[in-house]
Amino acid sequence: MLSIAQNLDRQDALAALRQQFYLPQGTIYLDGNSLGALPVAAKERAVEVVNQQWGQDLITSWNKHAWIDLPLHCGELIAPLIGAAPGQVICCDSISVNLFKVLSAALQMQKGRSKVITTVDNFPTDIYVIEGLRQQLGEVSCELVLSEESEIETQLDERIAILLLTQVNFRSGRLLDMRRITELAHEKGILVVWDLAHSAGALPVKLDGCNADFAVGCTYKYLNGGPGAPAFIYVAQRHQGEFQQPISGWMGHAAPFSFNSAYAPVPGVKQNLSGTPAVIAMSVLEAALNVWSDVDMLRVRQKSMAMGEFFLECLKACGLDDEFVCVSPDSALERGSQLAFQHQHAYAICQAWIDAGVIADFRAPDLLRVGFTPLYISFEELWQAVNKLKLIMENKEYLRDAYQSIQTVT
Ligand SMILES: Cc1ncc(COP(=O)(O)O)c(C=O)c1O
Ligand SMILES: Nc1c(O)cccc1C(=O)C[C@H](N)C(=O)O
Repeated sequence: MLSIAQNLDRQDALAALRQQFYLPQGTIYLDGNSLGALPVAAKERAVEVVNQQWGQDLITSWNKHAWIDLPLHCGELIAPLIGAAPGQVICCDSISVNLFKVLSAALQMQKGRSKVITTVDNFPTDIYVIEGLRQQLGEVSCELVLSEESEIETQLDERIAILLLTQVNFRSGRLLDMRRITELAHEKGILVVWDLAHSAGALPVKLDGCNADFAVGCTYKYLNGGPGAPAFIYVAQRHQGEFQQPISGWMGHAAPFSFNSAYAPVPGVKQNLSGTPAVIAMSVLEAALNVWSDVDMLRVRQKSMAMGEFFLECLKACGLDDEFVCVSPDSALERGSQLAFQHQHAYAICQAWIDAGVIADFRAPDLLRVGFTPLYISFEELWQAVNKLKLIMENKEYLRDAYQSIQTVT
C-alpha cells in the first residue's frame, strides 16, 4: 500500500498546494472538515491587518484598506466555488444567524404556507433555528416538520413553504442530489435553502445551475478561514427584489452613513449585512480564499473521492474493515469528503489516535469521523494514519482510563 500511496502522491496535481499551509510536524490532520488548516497567507494577513491596518492606519483603513468592501469582496471570492454568478453571495455572521435571516425572509415570501421541513439528522443548529422561529412567530406561521433523510422526497407537497437541507450530512457524509431535489421541490412551489457547511471547498457546487433559491455555508472548514470565520449567504438574483431579511441593521441600509432613522434596505444581496463586519476575521478569510484562485474544483473532487476509496482500502489491508463499520454511502459519488465509522469505543479510539499524532473526530454517540482535505493531505499520510490505528487496536490502547471520559468540544 505504501508504494501505491507514494505513486498516487506523485501523480497528484494538487500536491504543491500543501506548501501554502502550516501543518504541525508529526501530525496527520484528518479533521479539516471541522476546522481547516492555517494557510501561510492567512497568518501573514493577520499580522498585517493588526499591526499595520489597525495599529497604524486606524480608522482610515475602512477606505484605505477597503475594509468596508470585505463582505461583498469575500462573497465574490466564494461565489465561483459554489457555482454562483456575481452579485448573489455575501460574507457575514454565522450559519445559524444567516439561517434565521433566510428562513424568515423565505417564509414571508410563501404567503399561505407555514411548514418548514428538514431532516431529523440535520446538524442541530438548522433544526434549532426553525424551532426558534416557530416559537417567535407561532405555529400558524411557522411549523417544523422533521423527515428521515431517505424519505424527504416523498414528503414534499403543496403545504410546505420551505425545504431546508444540508447537502452533505455532517455525520454520514451522504451527498444529496441538489439538482433533482430542488426541481422536485419547485414543482410543489417550495423554496429550498441549502446548507453548504460540508460542501463549500469540498466538491463542485452548482447553485445557479441547480436553480437553487437560497444557501448558507461556513468558511472555517474546507475554505480554511480560521476558527469562527464569517459565514456566507446566497440569495438567487431572481428573489432579491422580494427578499427582505429581518435583522435590518444599518450596514444593510442603502446609505448607512446618512444616519437616516428610516430604514431603506440596500438593493441586492448586500441587504444581508446587519452590523459591522468582523474585519480582522474577514481579512484573514480573504487571504485564505485567495489560495483557491487557481484551484480546479473538479480536481479537488477527484482527489477527495480517491482519498476516501484509498482510506477504505487501507483499512481492509490492515484487517480493520470488519471492526470499523462504515456508515457512509458505499459509492464515492454519493459522499462528500469524509467517512464515518461506527465503533462502540469510537470516542476512546479517537483520543488514542490523536495521541498517536492523527487528528480525526468523534461524533456522539459512536462515530469516528475522518475528513479528507485535498489541498493539504497526502495519500501516504492516509496509509500512515491507518497503520497507527492498527497499532492502537492491536495493543488495545484505547482501553486506557485516560481515554474514557468524554470532553465536550470536537
Ligand atoms: C451542517 C452544519 N450547519 C451549521 C453548522 C454551524 O454553523 P455556525 O456555527 O456557523 O452557525 C455546522 C457546524 O458547525 C454544520 O456542520
Ligand atoms: N464550528 C465548530 C466549533 O466552533 C467547535 C467545534 C466544532 C465545530 C464544527 O464545525 C462542528 C462541525 N460543523 C461538524 O460537522 O460536526
